[in-house]
Amino acid sequence: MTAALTIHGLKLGFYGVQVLRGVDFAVPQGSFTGLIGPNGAGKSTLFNAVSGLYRPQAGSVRLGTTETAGMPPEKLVAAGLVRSFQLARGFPKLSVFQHLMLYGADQPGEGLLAGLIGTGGAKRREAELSERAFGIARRLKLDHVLDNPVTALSGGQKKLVEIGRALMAEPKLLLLDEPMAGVNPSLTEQIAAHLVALNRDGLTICLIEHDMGLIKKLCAPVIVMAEGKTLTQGTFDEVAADTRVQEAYLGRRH
Ligand SMILES: Nc1ncnc2c1ncn2[C@@H]1O[C@H](COP(=O)(O)OP(=O)(O)OP(=O)(O)O)[C@@H](O)[C@H]1O
Repeated sequence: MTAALTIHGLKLGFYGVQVLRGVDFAVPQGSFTGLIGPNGAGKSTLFNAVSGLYRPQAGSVRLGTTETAGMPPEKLVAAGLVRSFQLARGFPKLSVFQHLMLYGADQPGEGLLAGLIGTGGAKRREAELSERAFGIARRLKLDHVLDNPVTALSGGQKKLVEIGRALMAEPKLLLLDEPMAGVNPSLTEQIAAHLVALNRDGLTICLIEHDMGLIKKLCAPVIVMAEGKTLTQGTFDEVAADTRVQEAYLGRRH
């Protein structure tokens, strides 16, 4: 199967402490891949390195067949790799619609000057973005709260806006870091259903999640990281049965 993302020998450290010590795995095209591992295994750091926030110190990251290690985030977004961020990093006073528009407009090729001058091209682009924002809002059932400030949303709706914001960039590969964390079980089900539908429509997803029930239900393959390395991978049942995985979660040395 072709890989949407291939990571090989990826290394990254901070202040002399090695956090990623040679990560190797692939995210198959069209898959809903799960990335699990005990606290501090390096999962979020890996996402940061893959999405261009941190520059890897060694190793290779390929998006399809293109080498992208060290590429800046905006180039990666243009190439189709998008990771979601918590709304706290954004602008809490903006409405849901403004949020979606802002992150769509963030895409490369969208010159600030053109936006300010209001050229015909910029207006057309804005109309396209607004159409896309409405479509995404409808899809995620956020259309009735489009004018609300994001601060007035429920926890689950905020999570959906985070996903919607990422979708504005029209990703091919979406990296999600615990998108259901802190959300009640019924909203978790709803978010999961949206993600499954997006995946069915062709979006490749790589999900970091601590809830093993969700990983089992949603993800194949499941990649396990421990201590900055890939420990193993397979179906959920395969990795769950692996004594090395059980030991890593229990905090034993292997
Ligand atoms: N910017 C940074 N500076 C220094 N250390 C960092 C930085 N970012 C991450 N680390 C360290 O890297 C290690 C791995 O953290 P990371 O958040 O990637 O783990 P994780 O597997 O996502 O854990 P969790 O499941 O608990 O979120 C931790 O020890 C963390 O303190």
